Amino acid sequence: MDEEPNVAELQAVTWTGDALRLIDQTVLPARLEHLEVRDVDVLVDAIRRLVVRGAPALGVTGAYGVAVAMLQAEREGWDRAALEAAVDRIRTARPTAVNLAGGVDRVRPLIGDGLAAVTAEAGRVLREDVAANRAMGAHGADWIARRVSRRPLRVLTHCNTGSLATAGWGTALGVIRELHARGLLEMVYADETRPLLQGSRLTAWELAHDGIPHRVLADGAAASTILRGLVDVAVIGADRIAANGDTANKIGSVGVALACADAGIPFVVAAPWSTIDPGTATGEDIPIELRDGREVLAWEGARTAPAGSEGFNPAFDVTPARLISALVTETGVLEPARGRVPVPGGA
Ligand SMILES: CSC[C@@H](O)[C@@H](O)C(=O)COP(=O)(O)O
Repeated sequence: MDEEPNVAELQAVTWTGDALRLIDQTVLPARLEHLEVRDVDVLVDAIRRLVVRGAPALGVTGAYGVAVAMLQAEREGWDRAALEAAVDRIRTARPTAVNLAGGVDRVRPLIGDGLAAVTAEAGRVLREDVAANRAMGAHGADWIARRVSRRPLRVLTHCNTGSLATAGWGTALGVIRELHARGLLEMVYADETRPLLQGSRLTAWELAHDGIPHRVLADGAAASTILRGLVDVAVIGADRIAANGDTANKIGSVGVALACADAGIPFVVAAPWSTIDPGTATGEDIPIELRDGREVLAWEGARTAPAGSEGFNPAFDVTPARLISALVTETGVLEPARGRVPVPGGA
């Protein structure tokens, strides 16, 4: 494992010139390892296993994934139809995060212009995401500082939305980093995020490296922690935001939103415009990934549920716009609960 990585500057996804280099998020926090991908089957498998995950990081992966497919096509003599089919497999490897398809679609029209054109555009997807995260951090911290009077702040978050989930810095975790940098933060409550523990494995790892005070709690403890008055604001990310502001994010997010509404504290979503999908009218239209039930029945291969039990493993839920106090984007803050949604006239 690398010595003391600068986690805020970590890049989950990089292009080496002939391969896609991914931080293998399945083995964190025990080990910081990388996977170099030169093969579409390997890439699709890595996306499905969550070697790389988080909506914006998947967007960058999708964009560079086209380059991976082009190089493999050249090596193995594929025709254009085989290349397009391979690109489609990358695009649909996971269904909920709209950024994956968005990243692929952004570079796909450039295939005919050659590899350099594709990787240049993918590089722009990456750099734009870092810039968007920095802007979201500032907008989100401004909004929270205006709306919440208690100092210092206690913030709850769910899943991982940091450098690992993006091209760098983070969406919701970027807002938290900015609050910390401004000296406004007392404590982060990081939901562990069952069943794959992105909160305890990845968010806590990022927070620990940044020296940000945090506590990891079971997902089932979030509502009571909020209702007991231990949290001032919740900030989460998003995988897809419908035109009416309904927001899909990691399973467990809507429970946090309901608890915030009952406690009268703000529930904030931080996401770039690349996560907003005007083609999806409402939350009901967002495809929710149903993962293998074994992920909730076992841990590290050891069965935790009785042999006869069946698993049910939706990876995301949808928080209705009416429960979202603020939607922080790189261009500013919308307030869906007050009817201010991403696309004017959205359903
Ligand atoms: C900035 S990341 C936003 C979301 O993608 C994140 O909160 C999330 O739900 C990730 O889910 P995952 O299944 O780990 O890809």
